[in-house]
Amino acid sequence: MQLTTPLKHNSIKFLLLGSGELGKEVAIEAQRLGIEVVAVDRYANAPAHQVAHRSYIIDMKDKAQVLEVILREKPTYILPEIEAINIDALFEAEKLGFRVIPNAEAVNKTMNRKNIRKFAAEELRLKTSAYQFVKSFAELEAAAKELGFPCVIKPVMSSSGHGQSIARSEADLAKSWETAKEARGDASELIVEEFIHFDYEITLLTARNETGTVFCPPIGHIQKDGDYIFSWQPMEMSEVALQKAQNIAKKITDGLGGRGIFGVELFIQGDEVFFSEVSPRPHDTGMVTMITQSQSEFALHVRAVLGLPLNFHFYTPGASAAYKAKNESFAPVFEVDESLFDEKSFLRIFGKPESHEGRRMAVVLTMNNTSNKALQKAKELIKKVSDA
Ligand SMILES: Nc1ncnc2c1ncn2[C@@H]1O[C@H](COP(=O)(O)OP(=O)(O)OP(=O)(O)O)[C@@H](O)[C@H]1O
Ligand SMILES: NCC(=O)N[C@@H]1O[C@H](COP(=O)([O-])[O-])[C@@H](O)[C@H]1O
Ligand SMILES: [Mg+2]
Repeated sequence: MQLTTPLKHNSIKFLLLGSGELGKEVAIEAQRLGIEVVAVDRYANAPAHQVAHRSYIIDMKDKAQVLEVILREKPTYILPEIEAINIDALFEAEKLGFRVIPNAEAVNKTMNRKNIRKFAAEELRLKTSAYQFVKSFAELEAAAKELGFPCVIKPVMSSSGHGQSIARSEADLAKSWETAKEARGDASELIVEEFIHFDYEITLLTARNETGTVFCPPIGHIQKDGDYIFSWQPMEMSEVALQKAQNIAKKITDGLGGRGIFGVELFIQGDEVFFSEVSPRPHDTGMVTMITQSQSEFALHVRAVLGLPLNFHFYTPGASAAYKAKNESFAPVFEVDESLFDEKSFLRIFGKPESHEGRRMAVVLTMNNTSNKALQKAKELIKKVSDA
């Protein structure tokens, strides 16, 4: 296919491994530059499938299936969009000369909490919560006693809070052990973390390529059951804490290397900054940049992947509120109050073909002259959405 783009990217092809709400925005930004987009996910009609040139439905944990699509499509860049991807397929693709974003080893390290925690705390010497890895209930009991209560228990492979719990006393451990089994990824090993009584937590979006590294203004967020519900930008923080946060983000992203945007998750307590984890791709809390920045995290990701300059303008403080389905439904229908369509807000419905209770289906974005006002508005507006 010959594309009629004025840019030089008409022979560039992106293969998205994962096609949710974040991939959908990456696909749109890539297509705006005339790039061909192929979107892959585990189910039909995923959000990015709906805006891609072509789509595939495969088991992304199956090495042969992932490699088959790569060899058939021969993409210029492979962009992992979720954590649960067969890592051997990515290593193999790299060996064959394909470019994985940011690189297969970075994906390998970040998809597993054990790898990234050891890399950050033990190799890079970044400050983190105290932690232990356990494989049996007896080990969990011993680790929790040593780290103290409350402690946070997570499968080494999981995301969006799946399988995660907080044990407040020894009596909670049996339930935490059961909860961990719900993980989407690998629940055979768990991380037990000291609970950090942070003042607030942020995502520091950090984009890097050969042209340099840029940080987006810090994004504050609120999580419920390990999954984000509200985010706002900028999060007001002390100069000292911001400097420490940027230093940590620079170290971890340089350590992982490659091109792309990273969501560096940090806990802040006074002027102390703890590294928590990092996504080597756009971050859910960063959806707020669709309203606050001239180049959203998705546009920056695309620019980073292409080796383009990473400049952007911060337009305005803003906030986002995630809409989670209340019902299980095929082709869900949303009831929306008209007051949501004011001049300073947007509703983005992802287009997931099915809903189930708690599944993130849409996001409300608002702008205002302070983050706090934008957040209050987002909290108000999200109540005006419901699903049938
Ligand atoms: N050690 C800790 N102390 C205090 N709170 C924690 C700790 N670990 C995690 N949390 C809370 O739980 C949230 C989710 O944890 P984490 O980011 O590790 O999991 P996740 O499932 O990968 O989430 P996501 O994929 O959505 O980023 C954090 O953002 C934080 O609010
Ligand atoms: N915290 C990671 C995250 O937000 N990932 C986003 O959620 C999608 C999965 O949604 P689903 O579980 O509803 O299919 C992923 O594809 C990605 O866009
Ligand atoms: Mg997280």
